[in-house]
Amino acid sequence: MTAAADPVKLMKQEVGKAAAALVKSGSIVGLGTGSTTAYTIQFLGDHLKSGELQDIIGIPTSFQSEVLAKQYGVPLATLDAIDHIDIAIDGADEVDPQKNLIKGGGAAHTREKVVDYLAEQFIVVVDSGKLVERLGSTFAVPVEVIPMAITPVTNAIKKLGGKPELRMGIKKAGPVITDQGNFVLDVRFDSIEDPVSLEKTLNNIPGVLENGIFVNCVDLVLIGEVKDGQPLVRQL
Ligand SMILES: O=C(CO)[C@H](O)[C@H](O)COP(=O)(O)O
Repeated sequence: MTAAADPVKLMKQEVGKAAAALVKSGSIVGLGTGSTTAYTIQFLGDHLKSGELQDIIGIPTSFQSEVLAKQYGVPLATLDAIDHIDIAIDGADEVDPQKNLIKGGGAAHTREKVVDYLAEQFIVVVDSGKLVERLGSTFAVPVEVIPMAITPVTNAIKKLGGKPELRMGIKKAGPVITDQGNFVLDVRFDSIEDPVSLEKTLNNIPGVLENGIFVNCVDLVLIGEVKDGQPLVRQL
């Protein structure tokens, strides 16, 4: 595989590779969503082809990871067919010093939360630009909402002090539709002081399926950096 051109791609490729190297033969692996885990899936496929890795089963967290796994030859199963997940590898949009996350930039946070929380080991792969002192500093909290409830949920979130915005498609007219057929509200908060309680509060609004705050679930964060043009991986 040739090196990625720009520094962010280089960091993503390097952490994607480092995470793939942690997967052992015979493992059931949660396959995250996004441009960083796309590299992990690609490297897993390469390792299977070269024979350095054998008998892994991937559990996709989105249509994106399912398509990539098929493309790179990573065998797949659904949650009905397995009784545990050994390791999940997923990206994030923000990571705080306590390893809490905001996820859902790819609107996949609901399936990601199911798979990542089930895993015995949950590894997050990010470039260094994703590190923040406090969640919500750079990224809105994605909230998946069933379409018929979009107005009452929007109003309830405003009452909590959030500024919700319906996520719109880029190459699609109208709102983004998730893999479950729902809408996404991107909610800005002035300051998220207690992510544990905000995660629960948002999920308690009727009509909310899941939000993108992930707390107390991450075992290891692999952070990609570039120093003097060279990619490095450090751990949190
Ligand atoms: O949560 C996610 C998708 O719902 C992604 O993991 C997150 O958006 C990070 O993506 P990328 O690796 O492309 O920066």
